[in-house]
Amino acid sequence: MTEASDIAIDARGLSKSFGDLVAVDKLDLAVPRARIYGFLGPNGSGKSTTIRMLCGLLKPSSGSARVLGIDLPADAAQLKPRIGYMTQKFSLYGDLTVLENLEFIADVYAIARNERKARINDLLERYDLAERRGQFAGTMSGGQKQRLALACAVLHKPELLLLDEPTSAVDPKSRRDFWAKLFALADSGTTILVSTHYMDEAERCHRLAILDRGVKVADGSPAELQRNTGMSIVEVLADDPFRAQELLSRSPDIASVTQLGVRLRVLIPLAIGEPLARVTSLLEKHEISADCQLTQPSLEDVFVAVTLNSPRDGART
Ligand SMILES: Nc1ncnc2c1ncn2[C@@H]1O[C@H](COP(=O)(O)OP(=O)(O)OP(=O)(O)O)[C@@H](O)[C@H]1O
Repeated sequence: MTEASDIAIDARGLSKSFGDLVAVDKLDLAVPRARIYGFLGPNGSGKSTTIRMLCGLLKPSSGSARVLGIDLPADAAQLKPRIGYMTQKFSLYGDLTVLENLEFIADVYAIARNERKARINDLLERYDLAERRGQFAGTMSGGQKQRLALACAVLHKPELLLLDEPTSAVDPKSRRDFWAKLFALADSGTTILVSTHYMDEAERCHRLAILDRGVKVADGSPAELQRNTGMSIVEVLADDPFRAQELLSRSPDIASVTQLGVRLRVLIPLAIGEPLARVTSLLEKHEISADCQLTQPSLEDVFVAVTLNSPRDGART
């Protein structure tokens, strides 16, 4: 059982509307300390809006949150010195050098003169920026800007780091390196809330919530979510995947068919017996040659399963 003090973010019924649009809908959230908690969701699912509310930048329409023991929205100003916030836009000053960007942030957080030099040098080394201290931030690559943005976000040693799609502008190697840095931060006690729409990133989180159109549709560790999809998964390698997909999608027993490369992932509710035999016999009956096998749910399958019944376009308000 988790003690309340082990919870960095405790949100209850957090909601935000913009006019008629409900961007975040009665969100309950419990984010444990010193862990990486992911927000997975497609564009427009409410990830940024939630993060901005949890930073105290945006006032909820209803509901409340306790973040690091501070009540939001009432005491948002007290929270600012204790959190770091980084968005996909990186918010760097392109016409300042790497060092000047860090010094500017040190001024903003009033970091004592006698500490700041050592702290900045440590971060320059740790984030592979030492050689670039004199380079203008605007001339750096996406991966280098990301490292500098992270260094700026952690300069004042925040207890909580809120990262809004921090890897969307960088290549896979930079993403991997970035995640290694996040694990190092979590190991040293920092709580991290990170939004993403990449499944591989979601898989690395200790826990995650899946958001769909402003609603939390799943919450748990990646392994828990995978265990509890409520679906059998049949993988189909068919000679004619297009025809196979068309045929299988029409079956009332099949919840979803997704093509991944040359393979199809077929989701069948657990209540429907003999899923493998069902798929195989359907394909055989229509003379579609295929290898079929039962397989374990992936996080992508979880995502498909939990968003199956979500309202489609125009039905959010
Ligand atoms: N200031 C605003 N005014 C009006 N609508 C807004 C505002 N901010 C966000 N929205 C709307 O709220 C919904 C949720 O947006 P949000 O940016 O939180 O989603 P997201 O999951 O972060 O998406 P993305 O991955 O594209 O950043 C969207 O439909 C968006 O258009």
